Amino acid sequence: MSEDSMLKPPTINKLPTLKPPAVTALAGNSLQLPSTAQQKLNNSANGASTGSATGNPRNKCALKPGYSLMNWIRLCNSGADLSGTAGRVVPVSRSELAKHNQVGDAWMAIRGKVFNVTRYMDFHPGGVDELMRGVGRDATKLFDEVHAWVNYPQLLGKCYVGPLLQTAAVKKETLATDAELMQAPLPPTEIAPRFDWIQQRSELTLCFYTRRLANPGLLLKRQSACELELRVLLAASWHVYKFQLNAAVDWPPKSVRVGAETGKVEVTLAKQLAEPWSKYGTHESSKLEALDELHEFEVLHCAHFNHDSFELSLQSVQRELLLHLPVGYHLDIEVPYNGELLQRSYTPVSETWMTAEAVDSCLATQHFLIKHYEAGPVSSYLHELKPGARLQLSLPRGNFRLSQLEKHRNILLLAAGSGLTPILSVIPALLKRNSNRIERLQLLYFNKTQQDIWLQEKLQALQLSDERFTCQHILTQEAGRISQLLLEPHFKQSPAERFTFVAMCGPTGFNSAALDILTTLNIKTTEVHVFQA
Ligand code: HEM
Repeated sequence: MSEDSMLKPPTINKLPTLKPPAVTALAGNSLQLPSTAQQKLNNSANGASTGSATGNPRNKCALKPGYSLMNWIRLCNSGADLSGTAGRVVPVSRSELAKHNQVGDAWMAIRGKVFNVTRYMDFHPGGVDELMRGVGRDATKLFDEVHAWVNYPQLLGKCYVGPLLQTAAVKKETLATDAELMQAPLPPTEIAPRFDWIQQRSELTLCFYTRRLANPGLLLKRQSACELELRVLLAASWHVYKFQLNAAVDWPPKSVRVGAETGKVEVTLAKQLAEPWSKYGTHESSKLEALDELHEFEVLHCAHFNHDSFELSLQSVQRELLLHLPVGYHLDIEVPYNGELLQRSYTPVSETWMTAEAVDSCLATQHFLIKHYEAGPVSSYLHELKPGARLQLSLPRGNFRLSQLEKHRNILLLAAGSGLTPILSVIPALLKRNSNRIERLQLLYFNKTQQDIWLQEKLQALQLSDERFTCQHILTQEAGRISQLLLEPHFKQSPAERFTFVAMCGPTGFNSAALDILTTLNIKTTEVHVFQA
């Protein structure tokens, strides 16, 4: 599973010396060790309690020696017949499924696919009894209720028995699309995050589980040492949690983790007094749609990085607000102009794309790469800003769905000029993706002249460090505008290598020309995402 983006907290207050909760990504495979099993053990050993939102104890079990995730991976790779079908795919009727409901013979259906979980029983971090609740039946709903983020297709890949046969009416469709089903994107049904908490003597972790590839955003605001507002952004909805904590915690948090792929959000706070809490405190939750709020930021850094473009780092005033944008989302920056207020959308970039070495990187800081248009009032205003100047920023906005790209392994990216910024946020998320690993990610980057190219060296370095990524520069002054001649060869490869998804960002004329060409090349609109520059 991809490493969650580990986001550094601001560095103002003294940083506690304790390590953040460990999430271990195993080298050479994509499975992630449950991040809290060890904590659970530690906590029981300490006499500290953990609990769920409903007050029920968490059900994660200590696994028997020899039944770790690593052991399971070894077993999967050993060639053992875990499905019990000797590698054959066998369609399963519901009545057949119901017969396999014993610990020693356990099948389970999830999203139309039947898995033989008999050998997985002792490896299940939730324990045998919990897993047994789902055997002999379609356990999709139960599975999602408990842990929608768990990457079961990967964990149980070797346990696949076959498709679950539906009733006569839907049978044909199910069978016809079974190959696709294995990779079908998750339905865009909306879900509310599930809240849970865990603790160690000296720290408290607030966890929010959404769903795999949900690509959540996060806003965190400190009201006082015991009061915290936490909002999880899913698509366009904010799920708001107002916490009254049991006792005081330090600010900023020790760590904040947001997994675009796992859909898991974890905020770890240091307790001011290290002692076990009987409960985390209380919280009220609500849901808000389209929020038009603005938040005040101040300029940390503003400097040119090429002949007509500059980088800008903005930090939330007093670092009281931490913000994590979903991949591919943007913010509006508001500036005064002739007695009015103007807003322009910009996609923040991670600090790795910035040239300034002294730039402070934390969730309180947002970094931007901006092209200065002489006649553009917003970029001209921003361009003149000095450290300490204040600005208003909107909340994150966007309509990019990471799950839409789930089944695609060969993806073409088209960027023109400053349209590179949303593409920059997508590249690492895709390269880090572990389920249905990316095979080829190619960027065609259009600029007028050589000197207009942004981040040439950094893009080159990425290309060298990950062979799946390639960047081709196209200078429109020499090669002309985007054309069918340029794009067509990229869709001529063998079916296995052919690009099946295109994400693009550029000026309107560029986007519409590219869309026209893609239509001519028979690329469906569902296989294209256009970021509005
Ligand atoms: C549908 C029946 C199932 C039930 C009722 C169930 C229940 C549970 C429970 C209660 C936990 C502990 C959650 C916690 O408090 O952190 C858990 C963890 C886990 N289960 Fe299941 N489970 C089911 C099916 C599965 C299947 C089929 C898999 C295999 C892919 C699986 C993989 C896991 C993993 C990897 C964890 C650790 C998750 C984490 O730490 O985030 N479970 N399960």
